[in-house]
Amino acid sequence: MVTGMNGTAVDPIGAPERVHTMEVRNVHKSFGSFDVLKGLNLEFADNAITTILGPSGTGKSVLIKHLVGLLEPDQGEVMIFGRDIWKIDERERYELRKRFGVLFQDGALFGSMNIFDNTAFPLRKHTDMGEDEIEAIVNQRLKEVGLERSSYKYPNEVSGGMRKRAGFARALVMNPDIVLFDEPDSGLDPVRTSLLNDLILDMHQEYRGTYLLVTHDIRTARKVSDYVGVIWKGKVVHYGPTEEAFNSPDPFVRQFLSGDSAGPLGMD
Ligand SMILES: Nc1ncnc2c1ncn2[C@@H]1O[C@H](COP(=O)(O)OP(=O)(O)OP(=O)(O)O)[C@@H](O)[C@H]1O
Repeated sequence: MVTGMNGTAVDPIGAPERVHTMEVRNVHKSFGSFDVLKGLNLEFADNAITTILGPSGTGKSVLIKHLVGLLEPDQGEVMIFGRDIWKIDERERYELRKRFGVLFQDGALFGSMNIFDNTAFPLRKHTDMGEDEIEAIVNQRLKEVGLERSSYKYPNEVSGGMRKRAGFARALVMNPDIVLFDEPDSGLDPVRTSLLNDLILDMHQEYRGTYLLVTHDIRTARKVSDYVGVIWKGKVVHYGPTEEAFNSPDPFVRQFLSGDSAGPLGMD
């Protein structure tokens, strides 16, 4: 496959081929003798919210790290906007990373900066915007996540839910095309989880983009996702529209999405 001038893939006879925003092809990854990803394939739906579910230790966070270019696959391809991120040079990879917003589990805020400066950080680092422009954007984002009156506070002075919202504001501040969430609901009570889910839906509605959430919360998956992927033993065992996933006849998918103890998944 070759890439046309506008980045659209073109097949050898000239017909444009569909390029996904984000795709992984036959990705393998081992740590020592431990095989984590064993030929993972996923074409993420563009401009949609996909949730990835799967048992603990099955490689969901490892997948996120591959997508954002923090881990290199042993084999296979990570395609972002139709380009294999390990076949481009470091400078291009760096440019591609700017099109991502990532919300890590604990918000990954800098403890030495207040919420305003944490949110402003990507703009100050990656753009040549003046402080007035930065202030306007950051204030807008903090308002959207309900933190406009806490912008002067430091991460250790606010609740876990507020840290997540601040992390979300920071993830969105560069208008990313892709937003990755690694367990956004971890450590939140059910009401805060539900409010955060509403916020994710509202922000996606407003700004669009290809969103990927990794979660253990089945209710979150049902509420926010357009598509659900289920990973087990390093492979995708199901990927499709949310309702289809929840009606899957596959015994593992059924067990996992219903949280049932009976089924192929045990404690091992
Ligand atoms: N850098 C690393 N070095 C060695 N092993 C690693 C590394 N990163 C991840 N692993 C291992 O890979 C496996 C998958 O880890 P990962 O964090 O992706 O799981 P997960 O599906 O996100 O789990 P959870 O749902 O519990 O967060 C785990 O057994 C983990 O210990």
